[in-house]
Amino acid sequence: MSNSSSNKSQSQTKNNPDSTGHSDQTFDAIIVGAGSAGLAALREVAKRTKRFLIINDGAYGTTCARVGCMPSKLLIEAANAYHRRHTFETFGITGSNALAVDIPAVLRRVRRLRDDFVAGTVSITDELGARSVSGRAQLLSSTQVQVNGQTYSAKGIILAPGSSPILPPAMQALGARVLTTDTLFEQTTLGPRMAVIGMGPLGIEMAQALARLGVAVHGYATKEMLGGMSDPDVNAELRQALERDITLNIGAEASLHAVEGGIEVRSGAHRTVVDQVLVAIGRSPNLQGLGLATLGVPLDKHGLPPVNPKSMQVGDSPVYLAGDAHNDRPLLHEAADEGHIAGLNAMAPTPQCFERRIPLAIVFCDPNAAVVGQGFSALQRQDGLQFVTGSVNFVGQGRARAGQRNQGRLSVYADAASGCLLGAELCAPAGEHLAHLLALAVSQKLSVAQVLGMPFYHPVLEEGLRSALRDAARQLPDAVSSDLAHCGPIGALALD
Ligand SMILES: Cc1cc2nc3c(=O)[nH]c(=O)nc-3n(C[C@H](O)[C@H](O)[C@H](O)COP(=O)(O)OP(=O)(O)OC[C@H]3O[C@@H](n4cnc5c(N)ncnc54)[C@H](O)[C@@H]3O)c2cc1C
Ligand SMILES: NC(=O)c1ccc[n+]([C@@H]2O[C@H](COP(=O)([O-])OP(=O)(O)OC[C@H]3O[C@@H](n4cnc5c(N)ncnc54)[C@H](O)[C@@H]3O)[C@@H](O)[C@H]2O)c1
Repeated sequence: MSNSSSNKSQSQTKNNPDSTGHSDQTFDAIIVGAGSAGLAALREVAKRTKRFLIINDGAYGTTCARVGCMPSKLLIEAANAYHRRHTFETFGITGSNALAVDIPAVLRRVRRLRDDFVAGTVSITDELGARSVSGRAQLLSSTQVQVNGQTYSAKGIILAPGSSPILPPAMQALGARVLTTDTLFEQTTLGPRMAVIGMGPLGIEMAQALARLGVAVHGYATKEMLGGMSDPDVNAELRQALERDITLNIGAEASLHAVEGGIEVRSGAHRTVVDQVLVAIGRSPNLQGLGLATLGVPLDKHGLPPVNPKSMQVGDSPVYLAGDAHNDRPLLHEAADEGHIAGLNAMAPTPQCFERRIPLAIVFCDPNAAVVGQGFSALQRQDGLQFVTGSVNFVGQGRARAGQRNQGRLSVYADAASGCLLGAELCAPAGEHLAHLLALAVSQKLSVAQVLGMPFYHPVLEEGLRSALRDAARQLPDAVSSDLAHCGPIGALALD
C-alpha cells in the first residue's frame, strides 16, 4: 500500500489550492498532517466548523496503520504463531518438525491486512473533498500557512507532522538492503541473515519477530538497558528472553560496510556479515522546513519550540503542536490525545489545560515488556522519595507453567510511607494486560493494600501480580492489615 492505496488517495485529494471553495482563503483552523494526531484534531475541529483545511504531505493512512503499530503487530502475530511449535512436544503434540514458514506469504498477509487498516483512515480525508489538500505545508507566521505556492490564513493552526526513522547518510548510502520500518513491510522476502541496529521498542519487536520467522538475527545496542526498561532486574529478564531468539551485541555503536556477499556490521571487536539490515535507532520529528522560526519563540537544539503538554500550545501563539513531532510521548494513544487537545483548543476562545494520562508504554516482544506510571529510574531520580519494590519471577507461577510461558519478572514500586502504587516495570507473560491493570491502579492512586483487596481468580497470570504486590506489602508499614502479605508461603508453587 504505502504505495498503492496511499497514492490513489493522494490523487483523489490532490486539490488545486484555488479549489478549496473559500475565496478569501481564511479558515477557522488549519491542520498540518493527516496522521493519528492530525485526524484526532480534525474530529474536534469538524464538530465545530466547516471552515477548516487539513494538509498532508506524502502518503495518507497514518504512520500507525501504514508502517507502524499495525504492520509490526501483524508480523509479530505470525512469528509467535510459528514459534509456538517449540512447545508442542512438551504438551504431547507431535509432528511440529513438519511445519514450515513461508516468509513471502507472511509478508503478503501483513500487507493485505495493513491495507484494510489504512483504507479506514484514508477514507476520513477522502470524504473531505476540497478541504483536504496534498502538499508540504510551511508556516509563514502564527496565522498563515503556505502549501503548493498558495497562502492560507487561520485563527488556529495545528501542527501534527509526525516523525521519520533516523537513517544516517553512511547507512543509507549502502542502498536497498538497508531497511527502516518504512520499507521493511514492503519486502517480498527477508533474510536469511539480518542485523537489527538499535534495541529500543521497535528494534526489539522486529528483531524477535524476524528471528521467530527463521531469519538469523544479530541485534545491536549501545546501551545495556533495552526497550525502554530502567529496572536492572526486569531488563536482565528481557535480555535473557531476547537472547533465546537473537544474538545480542551490546555496548558499542554499530557501523555498516559493504563487503563481498553482503553488509558487514562492525560493533567494537565484533564483525558479522548479513544480507539485510533493519535500522531502528530512533525517529526524529518532521520539523525541518516547517517554518517554526517564524513564530518568534526560542527553539531548542532539536528545533523544538516550547510546548505546554497540557494544552499543546506553542508559547502564547495560536499554534498547537501534537503527536510524534512533539517527541515527548511518541505513542499512538498519546498522539491521539494530543491531537484531541489541540483540536479543542484551536477552536476555543481561550486554550484550556487538560490532565494527561499516566505514562504507559508496552513493547510487544515475548514476554511483553512494559513501563507503567513512573519507572524505576524516574523514581530513583526523585530527591527525598522513598519507595519499596515488590517483585515476582514468573518461572514458578502456576498458570504460566501450565501454558509453557513461565519466564519473566514483574516489579511494582510503591511509596514507602503511604503504600500508594507509583509505577511498575515488567517483562512478563500477558504483560500487555497486566500493564493495563496496573495502569488503572496507578491512575486511581490505589495503595498496594487496596489492590490486594480485589479478588484474584485462580489459576490466572494475575496471581503473579498479586505475588509482587504481597512482596511490596511485606515491606510497607500497613503489612499486617493488607491481605495475606504477612503470611509465609504455603510451600506449594501452584498455590503461592
Ligand atoms: C514500527 C512502529 C511501530 C509502532 N508501534 C506502536 C505501538 O505498538 N503502539 C503505539 O502506541 N505506538 C506505536 N508506534 C508509534 C505510533 O505509530 C506513533 O506514535 C503515531 O503514529 C504518531 O502519530 P502522528 O500523528 O504524530 O504522526 P503520523 O501518523 O506520522 O502523521 C504525520 C503526517 O504528517 C505529514 N507531514 C509531515 N510534515 C508535513 C508538512 N510539512 N506538511 C504536511 N504534512 C506533513 C506526514 O507525511 C504524515 O502523513 C509505532 C511506530 C513505529 C514506526
Ligand atoms: N510497542 C510500542 O509502543 C512501540 C513500538 C515501536 C516503536 N515505538 C515508538 O517508536 C519510537 C522509535 O522507536 P525506536 O526503537 O526506533 O527508538 P529508540 O530511540 O527508543 O531506540 C533506539 C535505540 O538505538 C540505539 N542506537 C542508536 N544508534 C545505534 C548504533 N549505531 N548502534 C547500536 N545501537 C544504536 C539507541 O541507544 C537506542 O537505545 C519510540 O519512541 C517508541 O515510542 C513504540
